[in-house]
Amino acid sequence: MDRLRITGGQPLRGEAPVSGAKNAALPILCAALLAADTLEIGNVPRLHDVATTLKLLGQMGARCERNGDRVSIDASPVVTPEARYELVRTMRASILVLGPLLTRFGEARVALPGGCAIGQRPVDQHIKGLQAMGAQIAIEHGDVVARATRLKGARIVTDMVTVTGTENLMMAATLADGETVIENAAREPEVVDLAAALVAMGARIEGAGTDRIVIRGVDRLHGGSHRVMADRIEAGTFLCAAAATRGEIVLTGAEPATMDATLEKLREMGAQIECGADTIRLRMSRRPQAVNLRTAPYPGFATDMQAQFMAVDCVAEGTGVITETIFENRFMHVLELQRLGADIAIEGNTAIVRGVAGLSGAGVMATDLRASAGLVIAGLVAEGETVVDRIYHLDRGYERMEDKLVGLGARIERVK
Ligand SMILES: CC(=O)N[C@H]1[C@@H](OP(=O)(O)OP(=O)(O)OC[C@H]2O[C@@H](n3ccc(=O)[nH]c3=O)[C@H](O)[C@@H]2O)O[C@H](CO)[C@@H](O)[C@@H]1O
Ligand SMILES: C=C(OP(=O)(O)O)C(=O)O
Repeated sequence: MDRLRITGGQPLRGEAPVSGAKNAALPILCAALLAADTLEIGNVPRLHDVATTLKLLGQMGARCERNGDRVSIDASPVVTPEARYELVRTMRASILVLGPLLTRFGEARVALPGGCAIGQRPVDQHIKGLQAMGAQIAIEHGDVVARATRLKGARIVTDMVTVTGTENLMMAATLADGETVIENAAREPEVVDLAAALVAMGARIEGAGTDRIVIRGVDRLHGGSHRVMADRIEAGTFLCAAAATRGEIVLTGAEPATMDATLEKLREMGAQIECGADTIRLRMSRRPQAVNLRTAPYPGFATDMQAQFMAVDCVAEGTGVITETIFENRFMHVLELQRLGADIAIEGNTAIVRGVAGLSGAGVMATDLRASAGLVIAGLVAEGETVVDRIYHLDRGYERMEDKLVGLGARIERVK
């Protein structure tokens, strides 16, 4: 099993490119199932989750080809509207095939993804929304089994803001009979990016980026092309690493307009930040100031940035109070950060982080994707050597993370 060996203490300096967004690429790859035609997708990051999705689509019969950062998917030969547990269990986003398969083929069988390290993550809202559109749904042998001759447009109000739930229902509605309105929709930029890809395929969608999305169903979608947006979470992770190590970096190919909450918190920490249309320069010339934060749906502070900011708070001046409101078990990194000398107390869904003057390197275990990123940041500031184990979590969502960090002057290597 691969590990990352980090020798801390080096301020990050230089320039790094931002990759395409995992959380936009995955639903867009699944959207290819909606047409008996070819979808060309650019800026697709090389991630384990992308490979898993392509494998999943391939198992159904789709022809998937990768050429550099471009992926083309021809879903005309899809014959098996089915996603099996062996792949689904490794990636929760697999549930995103449910809406497209059901609306195009009138049937789908998708394994229930089950719980994961950060929480239970049920998919009841996906199911409830599809039922409102007329689908018959049953759970059989661990699979969601769905049928509908043709889905019908409906008004759907989700109980909470759900990102993949909004995406699944939006995709299902593109081929439904009539108009679907999704109220309490997720406003995440990745939802907007998916909507743009669907519109390029002939879908009629308005309101993506607001909490009310209106989709007018069409008879069929066609092929098209779309470039995946920049990964705001990857970009935020590198900015946190630069802030923690008191460095100066420039990110290229970024979309700062999608990163207000992250950039605001970094400024509050004392970072100087300058944004261009697609660049972000961050300079941190002193010890970061601890910040309080509370995760929330977009445009609030992203739960996917919580662990990384906690790592910075660990070495900041003062005390930061971090409240996680989205997932019930997303503090798995705390015990590992404590192994590096962090001073953190947990009370329910709140972590109280008292900044310490320095961390000291140790062996730590990655438990989920962003927890791993937080541990890498902590390792980059810790004195001595930190070895992060189980980095397969990291490979799910970061493209060449260690190469990019080496390019910024970090002392980090992958150990097989
Ligand atoms: C592939 C992808 O885009 N993943 C992102 C997506 O995950 P994902 O879409 O799975 O997360 P959701 O937005 O759906 O989850 C938000 C909350 O709603 C709950 N919930 C959700 C659906 C449902 O049917 N029932 C239910 O109870 C979840 O357990 C969670 O407590 O949004 C999360 C929240 O920004 C991010 O952390 C993930 O990186
Ligand atoms: C939780 C995440 O991803 P996923 O929803 O794919 O598990 C994440 O990207 O931080």
